Amino acid sequence: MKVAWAGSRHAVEVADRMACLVASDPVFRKDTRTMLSRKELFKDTLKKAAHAWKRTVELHLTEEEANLLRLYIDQPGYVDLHWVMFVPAIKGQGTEEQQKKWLTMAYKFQIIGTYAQTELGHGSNVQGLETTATFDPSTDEFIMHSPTLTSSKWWPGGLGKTSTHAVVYARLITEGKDYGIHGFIMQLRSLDDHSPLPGITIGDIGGKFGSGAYNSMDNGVMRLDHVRIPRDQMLMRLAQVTREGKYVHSDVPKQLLYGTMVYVRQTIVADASRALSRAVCIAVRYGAIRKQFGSKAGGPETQVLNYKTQQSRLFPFLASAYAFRFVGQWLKWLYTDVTQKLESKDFSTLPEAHACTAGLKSVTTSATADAIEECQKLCGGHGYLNSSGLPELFAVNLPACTYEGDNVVLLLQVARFLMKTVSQVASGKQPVGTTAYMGNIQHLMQCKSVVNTVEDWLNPAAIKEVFEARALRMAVNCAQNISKAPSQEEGFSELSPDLVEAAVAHVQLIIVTKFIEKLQEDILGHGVKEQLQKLCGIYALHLIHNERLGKLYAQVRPNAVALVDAFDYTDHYLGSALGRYDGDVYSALYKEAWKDPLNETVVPDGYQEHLRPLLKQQLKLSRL
Ligand SMILES: CCCCCCC/C=C/C(=O)SCCNC(=O)CCNC(=O)[C@H](O)C(C)(C)COP(=O)(O)OP(=O)(O)OC[C@H]1O[C@@H](n2cnc3c(N)ncnc32)[C@H](O)[C@@H]1OP(=O)(O)O
Ligand SMILES: Cc1cc2nc3c(=O)[nH]c(=O)nc-3n(C[C@H](O)[C@H](O)[C@H](O)COP(=O)(O)OP(=O)(O)OC[C@H]3O[C@@H](n4cnc5c(N)ncnc54)[C@H](O)[C@@H]3O)c2cc1C
Repeated sequence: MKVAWAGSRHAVEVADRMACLVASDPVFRKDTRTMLSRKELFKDTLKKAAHAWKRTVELHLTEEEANLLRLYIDQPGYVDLHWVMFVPAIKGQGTEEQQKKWLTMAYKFQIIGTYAQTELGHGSNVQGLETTATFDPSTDEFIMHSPTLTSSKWWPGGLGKTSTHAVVYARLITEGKDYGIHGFIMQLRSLDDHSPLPGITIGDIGGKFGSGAYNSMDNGVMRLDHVRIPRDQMLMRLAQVTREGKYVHSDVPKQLLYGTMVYVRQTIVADASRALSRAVCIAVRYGAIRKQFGSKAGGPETQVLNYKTQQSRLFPFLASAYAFRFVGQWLKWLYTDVTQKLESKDFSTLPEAHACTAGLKSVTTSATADAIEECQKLCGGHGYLNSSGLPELFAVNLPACTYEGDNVVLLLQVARFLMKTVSQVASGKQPVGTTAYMGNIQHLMQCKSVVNTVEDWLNPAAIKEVFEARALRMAVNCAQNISKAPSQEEGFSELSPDLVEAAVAHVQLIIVTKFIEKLQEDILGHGVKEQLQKLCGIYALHLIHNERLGKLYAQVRPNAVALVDAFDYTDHYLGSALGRYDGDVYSALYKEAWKDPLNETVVPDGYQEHLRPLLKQQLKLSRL
């Protein structure tokens, strides 16, 4: 099962090696992280990042190994933005010459970069950004400026205190005309003493949700006051400004400007499956250790994992973790395929790639955030302790519903793609890829489900048809209702809640389909495929019909702990007293409690000033 989860034997081996490297290095300790002040936490993040880079160089780690090392360190920081957004933005939007210049420095960490798109006033609406980049032909420079308070860059990770450079998104103005949003490379801080360059006001935006968690990241604010940069720092793969100030657009779709977001959304699906699997791992392992109540006859107490209610709340998450993992692996393939096509100037699959990455990012992160919260409840009181690992896991993953595109905004993008496809089908065009099922419209609009029993849900063809019919009918229904509205735009707006539901149904169909396709591969190991079939059935059925699942849960229960062990997480990475591999939960909880700074002294700080006088006064009063 570890191989099925990881994707290959090689993937298991390399992940194990990197996870152990992190777990055995004292610099990467994280068990007291939630007790650090914001400043201490930030410094700890800088220390870990520098140490990780040192180890990467010393051990000559490959890109794959270095990425895993960063993942297992498990502490959000500037390096994430540098590698996941700054570098890809230059790769995707820079010319060959620009890539050579900037990536050479970025790969060696001679510069640290971030992705500065969002502003105080606009995040979702990228076309509404206000920062300006005005070309001055007299000096061959762009003047970068924040004309209003709301145009302050706001949120970019690593911007607050760390980044030396950024890809800044701004409205390009030349020859008096506004050509809309483009990307520019800007140096922000001196490479000698790290002070902000003239005209740049920069800082951290303040503490965020939860203790520890995303507070390790210095999300930043930045205002620009007529800062000049050379013309060749405009990222010029998609469009150029000539020496004379002429705007020239390349023969590539302008949506490629959003390419970095497509790339990151794809990686976020993999992050979501990992976060969900960690929460499930903790809740399942702990559920096998935790006992409450016994038989009336005084028999042994029951493992809480044996309660049917516990299973019906938890096993859909276990199934979802596997489902998201497999769809994430497929999405990575899709992204690679689209990138290759783009390189040979075939842009035909771009809309589908956008819809798939946006939709899957949205559905998997929302489900993950909800599931982590529920896993806390599934662990009872102990799940609420920081030492369970769940509060931090929740706080770190919650913003994934917002960053890289608010989940509802992204689902509306999927809906727009679906409405276009429905109208193309109506005019006789054959849909392809993830919308190919819409071509079967006659049948899917009227067919009746052949699913009657739990066993039917193990029949892939039956499952697929149910999901296809559901998604298609919801999409067609929306399209018909939109066509009755006074205008397309009004109809879309009025029906937006239904459109979001139709988009979710389409995305769930993709997830189910990719799970089924996974089951058609050669899967080694005794009983592995059978367990995965059951999980696939649970994933599909829990979305449609919750009541028939009991039988399947009973078949998964004997292997539940093994199924989470297959995630192959070290105790260090899981970071949970409740989810320990050895099950020694209670001594771990007890030991963790003593690490809290409140326990550094037996009598707490504040006793002399506030508690003692109060108690003494009460005592005096009672004696009167
Ligand atoms: C280890 C992991 C670390 C992760 C760290 C995460 C740190 C976080 C970073 C960030 O959050 S960076 C900022 C991210 N910001 C966003 O995601 C903003 C979301 N908004 C948008 O993407 C866009 O504004 C929009 C909502 C898609 C709207 O775009 P626009 O105003 O241009 O309008 P439309 O008319 O809707 O679209 C026009 C046209 O373009 C197509 N399209 C839109 N996006 C893409 C895309 N990414 N790729 C390809 N095509 C795209 C869209 O479908 C329309 O097509 P047509 O219908 O006209 O054919
Ligand atoms: C932890 C974190 C890290 C981030 N890192 C970065 C970074 O590194 N770089 C960067 O540039 N940005 C970053 N961001 C910003 C992030 O990309 C934006 O917050 C995100 O795109 C959402 O935009 P918004 O905040 O403007 O939300 P808003 O658009 O203001 O959303 C508010 C509400 O309005 C709703 N809404 C908005 N538009 C519509 C619509 N058309 N139809 C229906 N409902 C709508 C949304 O669903 C939401 O409920 C980060 C954000 C967070 C939280």
